[in-house]
Amino acid sequence: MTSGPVEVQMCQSILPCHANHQGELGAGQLLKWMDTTACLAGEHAGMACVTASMDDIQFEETVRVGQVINIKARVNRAFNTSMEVGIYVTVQEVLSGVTKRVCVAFSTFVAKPTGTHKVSLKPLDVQGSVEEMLEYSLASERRRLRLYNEEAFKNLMKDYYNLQNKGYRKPVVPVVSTELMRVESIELGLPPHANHHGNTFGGQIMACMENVATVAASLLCGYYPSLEAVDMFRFRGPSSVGDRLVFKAMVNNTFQTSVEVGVWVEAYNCEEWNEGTPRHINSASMIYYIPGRDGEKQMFPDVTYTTLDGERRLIGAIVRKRILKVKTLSLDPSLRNIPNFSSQKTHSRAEFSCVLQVGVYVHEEADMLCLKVEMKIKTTAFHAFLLLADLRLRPQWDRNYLISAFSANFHFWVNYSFNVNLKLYLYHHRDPYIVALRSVTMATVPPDENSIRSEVKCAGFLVHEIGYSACKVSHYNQVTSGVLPYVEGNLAGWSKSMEEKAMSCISFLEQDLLTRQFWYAHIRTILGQLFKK
Ligand SMILES: CCCC(=O)SCCNC(=O)CCNC(=O)[C@H](O)C(C)(C)COP(=O)(O)OP(=O)(O)OC[C@H]1O[C@@H](n2cnc3c(N)ncnc32)[C@H](O)[C@@H]1OP(=O)(O)O
Repeated sequence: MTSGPVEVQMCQSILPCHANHQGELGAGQLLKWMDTTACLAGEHAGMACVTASMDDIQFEETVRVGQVINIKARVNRAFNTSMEVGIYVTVQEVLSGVTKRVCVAFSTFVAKPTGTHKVSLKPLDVQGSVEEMLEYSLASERRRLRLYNEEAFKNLMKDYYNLQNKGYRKPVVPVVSTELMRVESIELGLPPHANHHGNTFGGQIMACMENVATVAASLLCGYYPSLEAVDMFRFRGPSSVGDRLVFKAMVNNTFQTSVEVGVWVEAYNCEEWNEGTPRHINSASMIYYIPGRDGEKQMFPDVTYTTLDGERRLIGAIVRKRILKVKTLSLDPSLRNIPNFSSQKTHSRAEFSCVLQVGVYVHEEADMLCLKVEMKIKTTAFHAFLLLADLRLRPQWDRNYLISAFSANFHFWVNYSFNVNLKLYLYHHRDPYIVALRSVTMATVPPDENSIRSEVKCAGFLVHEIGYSACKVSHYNQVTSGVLPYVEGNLAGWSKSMEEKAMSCISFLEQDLLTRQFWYAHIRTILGQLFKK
C-alpha cells in the first residue's frame, strides 16, 4: 500500500431514477455512492478492503433532481489493519453554480486480501496541507470514540437503570405505542447487490436499512419524513449472494421535532434459515424530521412502550442523543486554536465537554495527552493563585490528592489514582499567574503494585485576570497514554468526573466570595466618603 493519501472523486447528476416521489435524492442512493467512493479511496493501491463502519452522519442539505452531487474521499489515517476514510459531499445548483455542503462522513475500512490472514497497513505519510495533518490527528480521536461507542452506550444504560432502581423513574405520558410502528422487509442477496469481492455491497445494505426506517417513521407521522442523521452503521459480519437478508425497523423514541428509528439486519443462508439461526450483520439508528411548509420542523407525538424491549430502545435513544452531543463537541473543527501547555508544535485538540462555567479540552500528540480544564471564577486572579499555589489546600477540592510531605521549599503529595509524586516547580506572581508542577521520583513513596507511576509528566494552573473580581483558571495536565482509561469516560460522555472536580475547585475558590464582596463594597464606600470630603 502506498503511503501518501490520494483523493478520489465521484460526480453524479441527479436523475428521477435516483429520487423519491418528491424529486429528492434518496438517502439510500447517496449512501451507496459514498460507500463506493470511500472504498475506492481505501483501495487506491490495489489492496481489497471492506467497510467496517460508517460514523454518524448529519445531512445538512436536501438534494433534488437536476442538481449535481460531488463526493470526495481520502484516507485520513491508517491504523493497524484498518484505516479511516473521510468523505465530503457537496451539491451544486447547475444554473446558479451555487455549491453547498450536504454532509461529512468517516468510514472505517479493513484491509481484506484474499484468504483469511490479516494485513498490517503501512502508516500514512502525511506531509501535505495543515488540513491533512489535522484530519490525521483527529482520526485517532474519532477512532477512540467510535471503538468506545458501544461501551459508552452500555455504561450510560447501566447508569440509567441504576437511577431507576433508586427511585428516579421519569414519568412517561403514554400517547402512541412504539410497538405499532414495526416494519419488516426481506431481500434475497442477488448478484446485482454484491460488491466487487462477491459480498453483499455495504451501500446496498445501508440503502435497504434506510428504506425500512423511512417506512417506520412515516407510519408514525402519517407524512413523508426526511432523514436528518444516522447514528453509525456497524458492519458486524459479512453476507454474500444467496443470503436472505431480513431488515427490521421500529420507532425507538420521539424528541419534539424528530424521531429515532432503530434498524436491525439479520442474514441467513439456507441452512441458517431452516434452523432459525440468523447472523446479526448490521444495526443503526436514524433520525427523521418532518419538513413544514414554512421551513419549521413539525412536532412529533410522544411515544411510549409496552414491552421491556420497547423501554430499552426508548432509553437507548436518549442515551445515543447524549453521546452524539459529546462527540460533536469533541471533534468540532471550529474549536481549534487553543494554546497548548507544552508549547511544542501540536496537531490536535478538541473540546469534549462544556458546562456553563467549565470547558474541558483534550490534545493528543504521539503518546502524550494534554488535558485542559478551563474554569471561570468569580474572584480576583491573585486570590485564586494564592489558593491554588498553597498545595496544602488542594485536598479540599480534589479528593484524589493527599499530602504526604510538606516543607518550606518543596511541596509533595501523592495522587491516589496514579501514585505520582509531584513537586511544585514554579510560582509566578503576575498576570498570568502560574503554578507549575512536575513529576518527580521520591524514595519515601515507592511504587506499589496497585498503581502505575509517573503517568503525569507535568501539570499546573494558569490564572488570567478577566475584569474586576473575575478570572479564568486553566488547569493543565500533561500525561502519558496510561491515563486514558481514567479520562475515557469523560471523552465518551458517560462520566462527568472532570467537570465535577472543576465545579468543586470553583466553589473552593469562590467560597469566601460573599465575605470579600462585602469588604470590597465596604472599602469602596469608605473611599467614596473620603474623596467626597
Ligand atoms: C464497495 C464497498 C465495500 C463493501 O461493500 S464491503 C461489504 C460490507 N462490509 C462487510 O461485509 C464487512 C463485515 N464485517 C466484517 O467482515 C468484520 O467485522 C471486519 C470489519 C472485517 C472486522 O473483523 P475482524 O478483522 O475479525 O475484527 P477485528 O476485531 O480483528 O478488527 C480488525 C480491525 O477493524 C477495526 N474494527 C472492527 N470493527 C470496527 C468498527 N465497527 N468500526 C471501526 N473499526 C472497526 C478494529 O479496530 C481493527 O482495527 P486495527 O487492526 O486495530 O487497525
